[in-house]
Amino acid sequence: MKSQILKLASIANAPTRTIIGLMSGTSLDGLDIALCQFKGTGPGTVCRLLEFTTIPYTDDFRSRIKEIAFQPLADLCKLTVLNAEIGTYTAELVLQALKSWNFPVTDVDIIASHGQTIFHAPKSFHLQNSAPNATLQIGDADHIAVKTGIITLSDFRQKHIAAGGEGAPLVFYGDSLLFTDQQENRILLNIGGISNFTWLPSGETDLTAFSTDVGPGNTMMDQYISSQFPGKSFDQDAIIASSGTVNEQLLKILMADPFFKLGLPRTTGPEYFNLKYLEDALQKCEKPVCSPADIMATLCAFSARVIVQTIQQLTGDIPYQIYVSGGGMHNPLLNKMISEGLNLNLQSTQELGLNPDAKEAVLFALLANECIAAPQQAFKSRPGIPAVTMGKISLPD
Ligand SMILES: Nc1ncnc2c1ncn2[C@@H]1O[C@H](COP(=O)(O)OP(=O)(O)OP(=O)(O)O)[C@@H](O)[C@H]1O
Ligand SMILES: CC(=O)N[C@H]1[C@@H]2OC[C@@H](O2)[C@@H](O)[C@@H]1O[C@H](C)C(=O)O
Repeated sequence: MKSQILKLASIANAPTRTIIGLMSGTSLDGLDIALCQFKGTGPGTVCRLLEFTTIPYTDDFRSRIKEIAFQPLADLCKLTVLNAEIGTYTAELVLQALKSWNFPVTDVDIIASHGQTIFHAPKSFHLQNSAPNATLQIGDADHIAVKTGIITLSDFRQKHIAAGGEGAPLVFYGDSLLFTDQQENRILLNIGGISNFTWLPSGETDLTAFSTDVGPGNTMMDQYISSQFPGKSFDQDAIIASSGTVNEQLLKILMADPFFKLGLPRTTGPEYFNLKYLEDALQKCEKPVCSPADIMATLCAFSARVIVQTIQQLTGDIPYQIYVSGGGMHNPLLNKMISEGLNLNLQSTQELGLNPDAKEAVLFALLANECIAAPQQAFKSRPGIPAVTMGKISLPD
């Protein structure tokens, strides 16, 4: 025990740290594994991505997570088993990745594991005034620490909530430390299952930086495709959506939800944006709509339109550059719709030196770097963005 605490102290005091960031998002496509080297902390952070891979989940594993994730009712035995199983499986995947990179396990200082979000229930979702914002990520990190022998930080979102946030988006902390620019106003847009962005006004302005969820990214398209085309988990290269026509009436109904009137920042998840949301909208349509391809085209336009609308409401006439990351950037139709809507070329975070597929995993590694090594808090507390370190520490023995 004491030796692990002393080890942690020496990692905290070392000039550099090797940290593995792990992210498995709402799309349930697999585990993102980013091997990073950090020098410094706070605004002086220098992060080098040494290796990155996504190890896809097997169909069986994904469907077992889907049985409980984002469901209003779930089997508690399955939840309990998955909590341990995801932890164990995560450790195996980390060891597998390190082996494939020929990188010694003993050279890794810390693992930062996001875990699997099972349910996200901010007050705006659960509507119980006296209860706090709430969120649940599973994949217990004691299993990761014991199986890999590496000190592991996990469960980052609870402290955010305890200190006044909604538990998301956490990308704000890393985005603002790594990507704030003195001259350029920036939007860092991530299109995962849920889309979110960080607004980073340049050092020259007195505008306020923050991150917010926007609404659905890929999640409704993915859910609809899986329901209509067994065996498909997403619409590769938007082939199906591109063969359909956007139904403007359905789109208008999808857009008319009170969620889009909440102030920024706000958070959400597939608990809200799901097939039931689509069915409810279809029922409100006067003429029953449309072919599956038309529905896919409309869902794609829905994701694009809420992104465009939210960014335009925020930026108004202020000039900015947009840097995209997340799986949705590989969807050509979605990108075209966003780019046309904003009348801007979308750049990727690669332009800023970070692999866009690795970004979220890297940013959890950065949260661990701050938690372990920052001599002082790099942020000022603001509503929705508490100034706290995040991550619980699991020791290997
Ligand atoms: N070639 C492609 N064509 C169309 N869509 C794609 C393509 N590649 C990836 N996607 C979409 O990206 C999704 C995966 O995105 P990503 O891994 O960023 O999600 P996530 O990290 O789980 O989400 P979140 O950030 O909400 O937690 C896929 O499920 C799919 O919808
Ligand atoms: C509760 C939860 O897991 N939220 C995720 C999800 O995926 C995207 C969006 O919804 C974002 O709020 C968050 O992840 C990113 C990494 C974040 O916290 O910044």
